[in-house]
Amino acid sequence: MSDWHIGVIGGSGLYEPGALEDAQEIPIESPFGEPSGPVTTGTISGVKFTFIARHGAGHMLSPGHVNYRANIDVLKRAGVTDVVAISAIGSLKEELEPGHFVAVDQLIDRTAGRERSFFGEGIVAHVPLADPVCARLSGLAETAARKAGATIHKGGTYVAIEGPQFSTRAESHLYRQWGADVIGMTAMPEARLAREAELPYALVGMVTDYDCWRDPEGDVDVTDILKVMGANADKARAMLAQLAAALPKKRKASPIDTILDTSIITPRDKWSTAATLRLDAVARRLVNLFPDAKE
Ligand SMILES: CSC[C@H]1O[C@H](OP(=O)(O)O)[C@H](O)[C@@H]1O
Ligand SMILES: Nc1ncnc2[nH]cnc12
Repeated sequence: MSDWHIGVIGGSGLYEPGALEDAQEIPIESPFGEPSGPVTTGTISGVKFTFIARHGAGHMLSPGHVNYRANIDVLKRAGVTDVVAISAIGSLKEELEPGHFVAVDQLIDRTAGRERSFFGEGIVAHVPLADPVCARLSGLAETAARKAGATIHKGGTYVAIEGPQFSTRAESHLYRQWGADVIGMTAMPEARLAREAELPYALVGMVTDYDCWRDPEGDVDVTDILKVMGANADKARAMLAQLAAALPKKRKASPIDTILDTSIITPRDKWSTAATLRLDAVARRLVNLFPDAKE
């Protein structure tokens, strides 16, 4: 068995993980509340995968109502080492055509009012986020997507809007002027939280539309998005199979695996018990709940 364990967050149109061997739902509770839905674990080509649908089965949660903290926390509890997020995205560039994939590498956060940190009450941490996506994992996902037959663009800046409404035309033009390549509603705070949980994160976006900057006749709507996603969901699942087959057997450590070592500012002896208990998965490496206990 490989020592990689890939957590997959399925976005709009991807509510099932596809063919996992020995698939089973695992009951996991989180101190951060209810995750979006059942957590399914299984294997592909000897690699462990754990899947959660971001908006829940039946797409019952809008982007502002997803409990991103609970989703990342349960993936961490399941033992995931790395997270591959899959999302429907709007294109802000002519060459990023509906049906294409984008291995997103940068993020602009325009969301508001979402819980964006595991830390802050009793233990304070400031993790670096200059490169919110793990280049190694993103590169592996990109190669896998190509092998699965997708046209995938390497790199792209994703602007995360609060939604749930799509953007105004003025906003869409503004994001293009900022240099953003694609638009969505969910990558933040998901990427922030993955970093805090010491989980390398990659985001594979599937372009579904040209938002509303390009052609007033073709402004984005949900029906079109679902049509494109329907045609692409199988490719996304095939990408996961290719990823499993291509992962090196031994997972080399990533600097993200230990990022909290240099990010927590509150001295250990000041950590509140409540915060320590809540962070028993996210900061598992550092939380010794019973330091005085004898074997
Ligand atoms: C269904 S259209 C808008 C919806 O789709 C994207 O979701 P996800 O990133 O989970 O695939 C977008 O961010 C919006 O939430
Ligand atoms: N145009 C768009 N804006 C925001 N989120 C999206 N998800 C898919 N297309 C989108």
